[in-house]
Amino acid sequence: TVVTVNGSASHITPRLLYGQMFEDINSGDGGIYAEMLQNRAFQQVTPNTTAALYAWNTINGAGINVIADPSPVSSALPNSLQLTIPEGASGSIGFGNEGYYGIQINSGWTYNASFYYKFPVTSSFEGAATIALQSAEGQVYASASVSLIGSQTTWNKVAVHLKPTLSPMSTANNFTVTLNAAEAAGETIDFAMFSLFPPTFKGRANGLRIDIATTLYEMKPSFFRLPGGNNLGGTWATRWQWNATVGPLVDRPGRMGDWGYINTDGLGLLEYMYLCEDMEMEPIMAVWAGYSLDGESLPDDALDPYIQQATDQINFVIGDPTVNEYAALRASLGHPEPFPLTYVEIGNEDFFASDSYIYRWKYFAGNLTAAFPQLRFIATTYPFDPILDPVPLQYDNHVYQTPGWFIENAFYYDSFERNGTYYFQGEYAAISLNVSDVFGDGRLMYPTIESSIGEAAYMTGLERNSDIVFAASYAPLLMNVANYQWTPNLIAFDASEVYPSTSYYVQQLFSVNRGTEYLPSTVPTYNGTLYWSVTHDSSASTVLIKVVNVDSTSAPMTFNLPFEVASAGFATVLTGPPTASNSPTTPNAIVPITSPMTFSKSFNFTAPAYSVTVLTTQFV
Ligand SMILES: [NH3+][C@H]1C[C@H](O)[C@@H](O)[C@@H]1CO
Repeated sequence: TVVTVNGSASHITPRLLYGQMFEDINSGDGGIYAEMLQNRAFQQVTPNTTAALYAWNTINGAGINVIADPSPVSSALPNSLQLTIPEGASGSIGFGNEGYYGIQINSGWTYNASFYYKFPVTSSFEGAATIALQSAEGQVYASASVSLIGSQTTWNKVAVHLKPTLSPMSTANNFTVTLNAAEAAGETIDFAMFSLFPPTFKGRANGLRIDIATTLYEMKPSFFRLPGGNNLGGTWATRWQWNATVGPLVDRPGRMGDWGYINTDGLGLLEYMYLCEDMEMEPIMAVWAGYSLDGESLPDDALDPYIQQATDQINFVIGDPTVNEYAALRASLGHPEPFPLTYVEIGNEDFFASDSYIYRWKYFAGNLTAAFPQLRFIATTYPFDPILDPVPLQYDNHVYQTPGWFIENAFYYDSFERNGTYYFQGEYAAISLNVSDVFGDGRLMYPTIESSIGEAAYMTGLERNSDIVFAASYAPLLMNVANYQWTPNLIAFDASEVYPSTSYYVQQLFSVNRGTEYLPSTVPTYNGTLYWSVTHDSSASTVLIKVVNVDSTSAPMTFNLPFEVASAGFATVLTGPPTASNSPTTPNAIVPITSPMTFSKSFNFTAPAYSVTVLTTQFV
């Protein structure tokens, strides 16, 4: 195969071309959000049930129960953990939390632990509570003590630092609060709003787990789509509401997420903005637009309060604190400057409710465009189906398919009219080998080389068409291997490790080597086995050639470049058996390998079987 590369760029690479789609689907709580205690505030649980105590356990016979507290720590957190120490008890007694399927204990870290307590009835008791990190067998790695005072009948927050003496391999550990049973016999004490934080990414308070955030950051993503996806709002009653996710944690009620578990909303709108700021990304932010996954759409005369809520959400992010109260709220929380924001998505996958989207889009996009003429609004129905007014300038397309579909559709956007409409490939992934039931049996647990190079073939088409494709993100982004609702995902993790997939490396190879402008070249064969994309980074004056070979045999190629090049360049290759995956048992089975390569104005390259390669050298 001979590829001749054109010397003049057809278009610039859009600044947001590669980014990340985020929603709390096996990914936020217990994932990138660094809170280590599961069910830390008994949000959204039914008091006086065993279920309300999930992730908590009793130690040495202590009585523990989640109560509807007559004087709760806040109106947002109506439940408390009530500890009763039985008469005649002896030894160390109390309760523990198992974390999110484990707690990583690292002797290099200082942990911040805190909780609120009160005595429901005043008592003469005054004694020490020991706060500790210990193995499931009871080996104490770190502890600190606080004194609890029986006359404290209003909520009092205590906070300690914990510094483990060693780093056990196992994550089967507990956070514990214990008292001396003899001293505390007969006492009843209420607790609320626990928290245990490790160090966070860039030291941000209430921030992100360092290893997961670093893995995201190393993909050099340019945008972060939030908060969903389905998790934007499954039902009217439990939809994501920005204002319930900002301010002190003790004032956040949490909600039942759309993926079967309670969202603490500790990772809230401001934390999302800080995530974008700390990783140099721009948010693509969704607003709830009146459709619920249970099929209900609000009628057109009931939208105003939700358009107002969306307006307030946008003002919280970009408003002027001197004129808007929600912008002033942002300033009061520590960020007077507006965050960067260009794109706002109206709903999510509204092709499920396109009839009502005709009026929902009309009123949401119409009103929000008037309020924020500088923003660009993304529609989530199929392009031009139905016809919408005002005419959307952006659409968000989603596709989950087989690797073969992605190969066959590497030219998907080539046929799109260039009519001023731009496209966001907001979700895509090769998820199954079962062409007859993509979402059913045959789902991949982890991406494989076969699925990842299928995505790569498709991505060469996204680059060729990035004059109209302005952003693209694989979905879903993260997977807690101990508790997940969807497979495959880009990055898996457990309580102590992160497992970047073969698809993560494809995303990284394309994102890091995106270039600044697209150089047209010989067009690949439709539904063939070889795909490529050539870009130029005008600041580094490098040429970046991505080559995808989906065949089982290597492919000899010749590239004819438009300019002289430095002879010393590099080839970074991701390849392996088609069924190979990175997983907790094979964490680094497949990683990109970079090696020096000699280039010339016309050079040969043999693309390995089942491979994605980035060739790069400098124009001289
Ligand atoms: N069904 C997918 C489409 C929806 O937008 C996401 O929440 C789901 C997982 O990425």
